[in-house]
Amino acid sequence: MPLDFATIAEASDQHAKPTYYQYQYGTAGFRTLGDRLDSVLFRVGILAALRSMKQNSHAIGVMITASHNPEKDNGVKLVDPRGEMLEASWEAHATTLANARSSNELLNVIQHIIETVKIDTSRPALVIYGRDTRPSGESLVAAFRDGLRAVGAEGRDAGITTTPILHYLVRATNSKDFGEPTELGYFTKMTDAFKQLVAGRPKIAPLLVDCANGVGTQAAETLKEYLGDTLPLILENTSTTTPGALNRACGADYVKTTQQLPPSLEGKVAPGQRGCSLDGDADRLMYFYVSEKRQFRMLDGDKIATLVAAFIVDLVKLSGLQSKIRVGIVQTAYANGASTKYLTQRLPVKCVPTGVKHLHHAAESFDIGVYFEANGHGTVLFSRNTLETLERHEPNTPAQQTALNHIINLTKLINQTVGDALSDMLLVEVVLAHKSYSGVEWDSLYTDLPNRLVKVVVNDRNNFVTTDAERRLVNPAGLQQRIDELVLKYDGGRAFVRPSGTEDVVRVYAEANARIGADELAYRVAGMVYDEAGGDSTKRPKEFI
Ligand SMILES: CC(=O)N[C@H]1[C@@H](OP(=O)(O)O)O[C@H](CO)[C@@H](O)[C@@H]1O
Ligand SMILES: [Mg+2]
Repeated sequence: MPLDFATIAEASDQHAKPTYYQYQYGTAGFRTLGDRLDSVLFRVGILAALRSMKQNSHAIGVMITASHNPEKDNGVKLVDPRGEMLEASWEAHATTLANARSSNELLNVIQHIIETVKIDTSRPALVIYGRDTRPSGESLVAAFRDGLRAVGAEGRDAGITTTPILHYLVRATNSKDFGEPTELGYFTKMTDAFKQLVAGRPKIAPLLVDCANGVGTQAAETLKEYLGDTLPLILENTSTTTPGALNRACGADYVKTTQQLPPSLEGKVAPGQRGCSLDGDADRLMYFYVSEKRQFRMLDGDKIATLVAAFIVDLVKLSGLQSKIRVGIVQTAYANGASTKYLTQRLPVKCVPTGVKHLHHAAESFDIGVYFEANGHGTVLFSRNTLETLERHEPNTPAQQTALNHIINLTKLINQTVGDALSDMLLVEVVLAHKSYSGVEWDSLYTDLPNRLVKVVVNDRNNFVTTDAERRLVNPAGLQQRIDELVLKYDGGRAFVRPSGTEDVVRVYAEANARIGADELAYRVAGMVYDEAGGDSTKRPKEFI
């Protein structure tokens, strides 16, 4: 049935766009204060339906979350039929749709999208949606459902769930051989593979999991039941109903940005014990341990990528497939220089702009592509060819057969649709179990260069334009040259400046061989950026040099 524009207009009047806000579909979808998003959610309902019609009525996903942001924020992002992020060309449609000022303008935008993209609106549409634990989620879901209803699309409610589970459900609904399209299917696929991968290994010591007081709590509780004794989990920060607790002084983003143990875990991690933190929608993962000297040691996305890639390379060799399968790594400029150096000596490494969609895309060019952002968001992709190679391979020895079985189980353990904290956590545990590593041995693969990330508030971050995978500035003119000159003064120094895609700030990253150098370099560059952008000298942050 073609769209009924009168019905859409009537429903849209119930979800009017506030006059003053401009929305943008960016790296993390739409994200802002939860109480500004009603009209956006209504319209995303319409957009997701159009996307499904365009994609031959395959299921599209919609996840309502603001991930690691404070609890009062919320957001929404679309998931494409193969469980991947929304195709880039549709991000502009999403933005235009969200900013239509009136119901009338909205109808025009919808009409325009239908014509330019050539959508057959008589096709049925199917949308699978879920949300995290944020209090604003419930009313946003209601607005979203109104959008679906206005265009006659079918909605399937995945309830309160994690981002990676939603991605899994979308993919499994569309590709029948991927797995059962239910939460049960997700947990069974992952834990069956895990159990096979650790069978016969010594008992694994309990792992502490910081659930960020978010939606990862319930997923981790279910996982804990499925795993039983194979991997005992100790769940912490599980207060999903305490107002304001979500992501507050806990979770993966807190650990990465402060480089500290969440205060709530103080005294709970014994020396030598390992733990990990999820973020607010359970797609990021940070590991850590406390050393014998009671020092907190962080094992971030770069350390995870290194550990996992080395393991996979070994298995590929052991299975006799090294001439057929090429393993590569994808990082961003935020990867610690020590990790890049370590990895480039062993594997092909690519550097791409920030944002998982860039990493995911680049990883697809390898037979097995390992990608992680330093902040712990990442996964491993096995190309279609690789999957066929694995299936066809006839091992010559029992050792080759075992290695092959391990790789095949890894393809099931790893959530290849998107970074998944729980799947990544099991992956890390498999490698540690196989290598008999504790956090200490893992950590010693290379030593992180001290680094500092600083935010600079500027009038217009769009004045900062980058090139070379965001490692160099082309605008403001002359600034990059001054940064280059400064960097030379620091032993092992590296620094870069880029506008954030998710916050109204410019980010400065610096690293150097010495802690004091990394900090000084970061604050000097931050000062340069602030002054260059014409920042008010009376409000200049005092740490900027
Ligand atoms: C330095 C940093 O961690 N940046 C994050 C952050 O992007 P920005 O564009 O830097 O705001 O949010 C993105 C979405 O979650 C994530 O992909 C990225 O890694
Ligand atoms: Mg997240």
